[in-house]
Amino acid sequence: MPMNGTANTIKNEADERMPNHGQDKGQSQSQDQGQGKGQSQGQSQGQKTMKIQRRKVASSSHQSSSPHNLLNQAQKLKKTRIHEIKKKRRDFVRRINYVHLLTVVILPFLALSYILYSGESILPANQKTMYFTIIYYNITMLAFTSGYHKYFAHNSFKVKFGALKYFFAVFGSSCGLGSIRWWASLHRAHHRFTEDTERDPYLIKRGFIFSHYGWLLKKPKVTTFYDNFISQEFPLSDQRTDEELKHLEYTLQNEVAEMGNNDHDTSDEVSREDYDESTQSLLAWQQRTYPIWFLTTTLLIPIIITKFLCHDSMVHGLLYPGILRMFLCQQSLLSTESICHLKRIQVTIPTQPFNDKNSSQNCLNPLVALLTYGQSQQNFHHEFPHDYRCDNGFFTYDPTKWFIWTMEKLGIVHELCRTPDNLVVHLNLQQQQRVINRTKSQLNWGTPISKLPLISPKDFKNIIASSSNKDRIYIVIQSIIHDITPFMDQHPGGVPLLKASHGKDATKAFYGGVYGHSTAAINLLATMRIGILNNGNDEEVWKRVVKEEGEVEDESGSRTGQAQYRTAEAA
Ligand code: HEM
Repeated sequence: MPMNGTANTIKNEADERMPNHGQDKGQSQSQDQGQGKGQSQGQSQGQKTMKIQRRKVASSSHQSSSPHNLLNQAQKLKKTRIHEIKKKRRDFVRRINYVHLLTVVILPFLALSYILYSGESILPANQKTMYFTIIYYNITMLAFTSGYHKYFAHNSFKVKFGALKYFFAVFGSSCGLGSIRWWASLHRAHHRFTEDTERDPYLIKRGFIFSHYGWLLKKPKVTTFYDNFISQEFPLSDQRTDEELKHLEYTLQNEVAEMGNNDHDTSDEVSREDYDESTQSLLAWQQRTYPIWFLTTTLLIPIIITKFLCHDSMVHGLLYPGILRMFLCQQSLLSTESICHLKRIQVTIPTQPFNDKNSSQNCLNPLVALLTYGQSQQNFHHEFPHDYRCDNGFFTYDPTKWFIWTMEKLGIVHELCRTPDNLVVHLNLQQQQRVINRTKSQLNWGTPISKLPLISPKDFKNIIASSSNKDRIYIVIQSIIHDITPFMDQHPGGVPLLKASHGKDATKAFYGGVYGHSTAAINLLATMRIGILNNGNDEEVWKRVVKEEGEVEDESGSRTGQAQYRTAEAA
């Protein structure tokens, strides 16, 4: 008995695993009758196969039901599970970026723990150390935002004096966010593949924590893609032959194509005109020596200056202008990719004045502007990444643009990339139009004229004469027949005036002959359309079609909404 029970269970399971079984059987029977022998043979073969499969399942259940086999199976399952867990753990450990774990998590954690433990204040008690920390924060932030970000990642301006590039490279390292080559390539990938799973390194869809911290701490799964991307964006050596470069580009494009369709252009987002030999060797040098510069600018310089210029302790130098300043820089820089990509979070007051097709937001909250060092206008930045500004207004809080502008005035940099205001207004208007069209397309504007049936004057007369329509009121306005019965009793001008126009052309009366109706009344009228009176007035009707459809199209080009007052009979 128990054996039969198990066999039945397995049989049922097999039935469940083959959900079409019952249907197939039925189908085969009915098709036998309706569609001839050929198909019925095919069907019955299918049935045979299923029977064999069922027998197999039943026999395997028979074997597995012995306690010894069951034990074996359970052990195997356990082993596989343990193996999977170990593999996951190994993968997790392998994908941790230990350098960033140290710079972004461990060092700030140790510094904060020390402050809590020793009872030190979170801000330096020594005034000079305080001023130095503020100044050093600004210097290092500017090196990063104008160097790493605007110059190396986006080519927003050109540098006249090579020393400035070295300033960017050395002091930018003090933010602890990796080498220029690594960071700028990933940042370009973020701009090129914003919102695109796997390829956007800071993908906000993976959650706030991931786009803020996770991407730094966990190496991406598709490492070949990023490795190739980095090599393509910033090739390291001139020895690379043309063929090698072509192959690299080909591999990258293939990988992009394999990862799914992509609206973005795969051509270089940023022109690499400026990527000359000296920049190339600078980037290679900075990548090689990054740990030295990180230690020098994050630990050595702050300690020495705090000790000898601020006359404060070395520990305070390490703590305030050193690690805590670095922590603040990191939070400022990382917030632009997390907070400023969060949709509908009230605290940031986000807006998308230029494009709402990706997650980038212009965060209007002054606190977010302060936190992100003026880089909070991400919607602008994503539309005009080459622009050295994060907003086209000069007075919007953005220390980076003021710094670059000042350097231009001093003749240190030139050819600043500025988006013409005209283009900014274009995009802003286009976005407004997009929003208007979207809202419009969600409203009921009545049946579009082009979709109304043509009704001949004779048929119209028959409709009016029909006894089933004796309580209805049909009015023709501008050759469109309207069934205004549902609205009749609400008409502010009263029922008699409407009844007087029943079955007639009331265009003149409606447009001022008796009363000049408001636009609201005209819109309401449109919801009551039932057909076009085929009275030879085609040109006028089609002019209206063209005008209306241009006005009420959504992004997909379709016009939605059904006439609210449209009656069953009319339909
Ligand atoms: C057939 C000929 C029509 C005549 C002679 C007519 C006449 C009038 C008059 C005299 C008023 C003013 C009432 C007052 O302020 O005391 C009025 C108001 C109004 N009528 Fe008509 N009406 C006609 C058809 C329609 C139709 C077909 C609709 C809508 C489907 C409509 C909708 C309105 C609305 C909404 C108002 C309020 C004022 C406004 O929004 O313009 N009428 N009408």
